[in-house]
Amino acid sequence: MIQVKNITVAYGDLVAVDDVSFDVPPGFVLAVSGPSGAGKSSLLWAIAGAVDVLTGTVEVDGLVITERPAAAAHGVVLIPQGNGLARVLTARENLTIPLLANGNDPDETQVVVEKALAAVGLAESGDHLVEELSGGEQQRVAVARGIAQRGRAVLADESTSELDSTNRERVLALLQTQADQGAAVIIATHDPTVAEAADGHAVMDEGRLTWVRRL
Ligand SMILES: Nc1ncnc2c1ncn2[C@@H]1O[C@H](COP(=O)(O)OP(=O)(O)OP(=O)(O)O)[C@@H](O)[C@H]1O
Repeated sequence: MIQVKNITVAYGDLVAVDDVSFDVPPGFVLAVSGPSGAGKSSLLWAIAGAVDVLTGTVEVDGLVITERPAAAAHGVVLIPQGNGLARVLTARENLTIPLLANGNDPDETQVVVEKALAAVGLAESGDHLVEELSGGEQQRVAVARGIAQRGRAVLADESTSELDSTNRERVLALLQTQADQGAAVIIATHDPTVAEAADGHAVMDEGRLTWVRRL
């Protein structure tokens, strides 16, 4: 369960997230849309512990989120906009390293990594350096890395923006599967079809959140 209570995120005088509250229960997908600069990424970063909240609290399954390492260890997975991959490592290494760093068993990690790469249609591309892959392929590697972590909260920031319709459907199905397996999922998106497919849909504008379709 993601519980966001009255959070505000500011960069100096600029209020990016303005007194936002909502819950996402396990098993549900919330889409957050809104114009560029509306505060969607800042909202996801706050839930991930990657940016401090000025006021309010974020809680995920009993942990009050205050910093990224503890949130990551607790299973709050962020699939960042612009993918956040290490470009000079292979696709496989980008998936493997965070899992090993979190103390997962190496043999089990290998199985999980290959499964995740196959799930995004990149079973044959594990040995490729990220910088050799197309933008859409990199985006799929980032999704694979996110789902391989089997988080209790999955925050996908524009994770379908560079994908063709087949791969968009594939990624949406994978995020839905994360929810079906008990994760609370939030997708920030500009794509109306992604928003329509989600269980709930909220819009951000100048940091304020309003509901199109409540969870
Ligand atoms: N690190 C930062 N320092 C200062 N201002 C920032 C920072 N990150 C974001 N902002 C500003 O905060 C506001 C919200 O940005 P944010 O990236 O959260 O919006 P967004 O809705 O995700 O936009 P987009 O759809 O373009 O990704 C914008 O005005 C942006 O310029």
